[in-house]
Amino acid sequence: MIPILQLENIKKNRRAEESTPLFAGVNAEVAEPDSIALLGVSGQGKSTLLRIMSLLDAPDGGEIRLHNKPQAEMDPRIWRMNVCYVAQQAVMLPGTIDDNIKTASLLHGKPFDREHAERLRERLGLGGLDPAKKASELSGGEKQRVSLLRSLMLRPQVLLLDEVTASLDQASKQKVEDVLLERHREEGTTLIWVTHDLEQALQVSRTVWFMAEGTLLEKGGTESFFQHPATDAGLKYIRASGSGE
Ligand SMILES: Nc1ncnc2c1ncn2[C@@H]1O[C@H](COP(=O)(O)OP(=O)(O)OP(=O)(O)O)[C@@H](O)[C@H]1O
Repeated sequence: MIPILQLENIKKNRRAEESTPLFAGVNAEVAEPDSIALLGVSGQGKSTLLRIMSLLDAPDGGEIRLHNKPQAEMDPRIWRMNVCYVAQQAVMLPGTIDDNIKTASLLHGKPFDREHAERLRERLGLGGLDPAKKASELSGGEKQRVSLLRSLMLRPQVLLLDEVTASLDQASKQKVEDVLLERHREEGTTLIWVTHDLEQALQVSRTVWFMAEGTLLEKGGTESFFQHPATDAGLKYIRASGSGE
């Protein structure tokens, strides 16, 4: 079977002239639809890796492939429609909530499916908001869900989720997790979650990618990572968060 996504020997240098790269030798493969928690202490480059996967940043070495096709050989617009990045700090397009939802679809050449948008608005707890409200006036948590909704409208194969529930209350967080996991189950969307919430990682992911020591140090089943991490760095990380058994 052709893998969905492959990362081959990805390297990213630091901005400053320092000898060690931010990360190097990052190898990973998504062989079938998966829900992956990308974990690691602050500053390892988790967001940077997501941004590289979504072409918002360029690697300094290595290759990413989607269905075995190297990124360099693909139209970036097609790539971004299939591999969507949902940022931690949601950026709103000018105009209303409705404009935001429609524009993103139209920009990507997808017809606007109002019924789909309405369903998602309800499911994400945005049903009570007037769609004609200015997006710039929304709260941080509302913006985050509108931004997620925009991405979900594109029905991407891979969703890169950069701490997407960080500014949400418990009820909204649950809604977002439910919608995303349903997408994963029903449409085979691969989810890659960057999160510092290890309870969340345990609940939503089947696989863990653990970044430490300037690389993707561990890859494996979520339970196995939390119960028997393969490296000292993994053990230390779990102990520090108090999530181990
Ligand atoms: N494009 C870039 N090129 C080089 N270095 C970068 C780039 N973007 C971010 N950095 C630096 O790399 C480091 C890691 O940033 P990044 O946000 O990717 O880490 P992270 O693991 O997601 O951290 P956190 O968990 O705190 O969000 C930071 O010191 C940041 O300043």
